[in-house]
Amino acid sequence: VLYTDPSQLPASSHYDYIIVGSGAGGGVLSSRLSEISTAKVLLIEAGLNPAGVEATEIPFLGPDLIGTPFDWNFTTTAQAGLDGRSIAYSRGFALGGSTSVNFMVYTRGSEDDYNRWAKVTGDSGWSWNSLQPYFKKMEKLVASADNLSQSGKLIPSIHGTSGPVDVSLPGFQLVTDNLVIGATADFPTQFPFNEDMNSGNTIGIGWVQYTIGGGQRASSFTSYIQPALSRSNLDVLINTQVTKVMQTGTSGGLPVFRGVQFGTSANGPLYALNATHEVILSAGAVKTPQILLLSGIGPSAQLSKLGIKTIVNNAHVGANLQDHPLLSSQYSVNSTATFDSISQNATLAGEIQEQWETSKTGEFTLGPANQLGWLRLPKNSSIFKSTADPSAGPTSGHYELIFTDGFVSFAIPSPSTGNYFSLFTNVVSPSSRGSITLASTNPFAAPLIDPGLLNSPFDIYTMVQAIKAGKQFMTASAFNGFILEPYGDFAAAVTDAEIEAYARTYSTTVWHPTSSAAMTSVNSSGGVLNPDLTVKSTVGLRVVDASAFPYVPAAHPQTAVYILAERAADLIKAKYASS
Ligand SMILES: Cc1cc2nc3c(=O)[nH]c(=O)nc-3n(C[C@H](O)[C@H](O)[C@H](O)COP(=O)(O)OP(=O)(O)OC[C@H]3O[C@@H](n4cnc5c(N)ncnc54)[C@H](O)[C@@H]3O)c2cc1C
Repeated sequence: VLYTDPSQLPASSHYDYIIVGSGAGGGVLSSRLSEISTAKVLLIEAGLNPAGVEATEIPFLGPDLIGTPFDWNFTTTAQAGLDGRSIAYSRGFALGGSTSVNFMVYTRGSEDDYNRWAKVTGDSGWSWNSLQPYFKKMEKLVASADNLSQSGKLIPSIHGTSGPVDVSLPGFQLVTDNLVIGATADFPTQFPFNEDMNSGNTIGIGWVQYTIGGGQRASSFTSYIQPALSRSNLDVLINTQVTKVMQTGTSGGLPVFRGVQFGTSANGPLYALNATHEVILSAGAVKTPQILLLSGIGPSAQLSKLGIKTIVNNAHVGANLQDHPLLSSQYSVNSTATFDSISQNATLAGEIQEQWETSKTGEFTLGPANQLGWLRLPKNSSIFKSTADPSAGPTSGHYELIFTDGFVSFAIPSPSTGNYFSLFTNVVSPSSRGSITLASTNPFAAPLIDPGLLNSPFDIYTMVQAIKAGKQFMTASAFNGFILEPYGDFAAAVTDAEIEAYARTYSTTVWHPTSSAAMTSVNSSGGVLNPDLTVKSTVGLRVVDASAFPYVPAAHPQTAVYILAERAADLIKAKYASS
């Protein structure tokens, strides 16, 4: 049953599992746990119902959701690495969480990313090989909207074919497709072609796979929650925020947290419910640590300053936040067929939207880029004299290049005329660490969000090298006659110092916060979670979302959250199998 206000919950409600947040993590859990017909599951989501909202369905319009009511509309603290700028920090405010608003890029990450998780948690279940069944279980590889041949663009045998999440190649061919793929032939060593970056080895440039099927966004809402809504043992409550988890007793000397408190506004009534088995936080890397802190689980010094009684003193709650800094740079191009022609012409955009509405084909089936790549700094790079390599290993990139057939920037407005090509450079194995801390005791107010963007010598070095590498890639003969000249301040950024200043002025984020309640090994005094995602020194409480990652993968992270949650569902099912 879908409830839109806590007052609608039947007075006799009791639940075995209460899940907080319905994004990539919580969406999977609500579906998988309600597969147990005897288990009663409640999913509580702060945000809105996206059903029938075209902007959440049309892939091309995804970026338009930033800054709307489907966005939490957070802002970061002043970022030292960005010349002191605070930037907008988007998170999905809807059933499906950020998967209802994200850019749908489907990347698993590398073999080394997961093997590092296994190593630091001491749990081989998190290794690349052990997780293979879950990669297949979540995915359904489908044809792209234009039935593009998959041959040479991905390796079908490594993909799942019967899971809930549709995955496909881009659904409309662009002039730039052959140019970008052609350019890899000019630089086979530095920028090799990678037939499928989801094979475990991400390195190289290739075709983007998307969580899109039938020309429409596949989110945790459409893939997991919506199909499970008809189950009588699943209740979903939207427009409602969990304000804290509550201690319900002690067991073996540890506090039991099986209670949740929730409401719809700071001044409105608060409600409370207890779960028989577990409360599971899936509120994402920003809100999960905030809820833990508000509940008295965190650094006692921070909590006592705000008058919150510490129940579990853990210095690591909200620490270790990681994110990927993003910069986009543009070139003007000798073409009138880029995305700019759509964004600058409302009549054309209307026609393309109509095509999508009638046949789910055309440019509106596209995500933001048809090609991207993951690349490593040369082994002899000067930075490695002073900094240990923060990447997970040779199959993980240090930086990412993304190629877009039009002007896309999250730092400067798009020009009203002209045609462009955007080159994105992202630092994907950052060494910088940020934090989530409480700004106040008001659960309806945002916490302080410091993603630490470009805040280490390694991260700014890597961003500068990525821009230089991207510029070199754009000199490939394939681009001759297409690329005209660099646009705006990008044109004047030539020396390393100028490129660094340019990067600090214009970089933002790829919205990949993770690791703010990280799992570590059972005996480690660091971290927040055990390898089975239970909160250390508590009973009845787990975290299943991007906060749990020990390290951000060198990838767009939605797939890693889906996988984490698929395994978590099995761990939870196994634990309560006998009860
Ligand atoms: C603009 C944007 C673009 C992105 N593009 C991509 C991409 O192309 N590819 C990719 O792989 N990843 C992308 N990501 C990242 C990806 O979507 C996230 O990493 C992933 O969704 C995280 O899953 P999660 O479950 O940790 O959190 P989320 O998906 O953010 O879900 C958390 C949920 O918890 C809810 N919640 C929070 N607090 C409370 C509370 N107190 N009570 C109740 N509910 C609460 C939120 O409303 C939300 O629904 C993007 C993200 C954004 C914002």
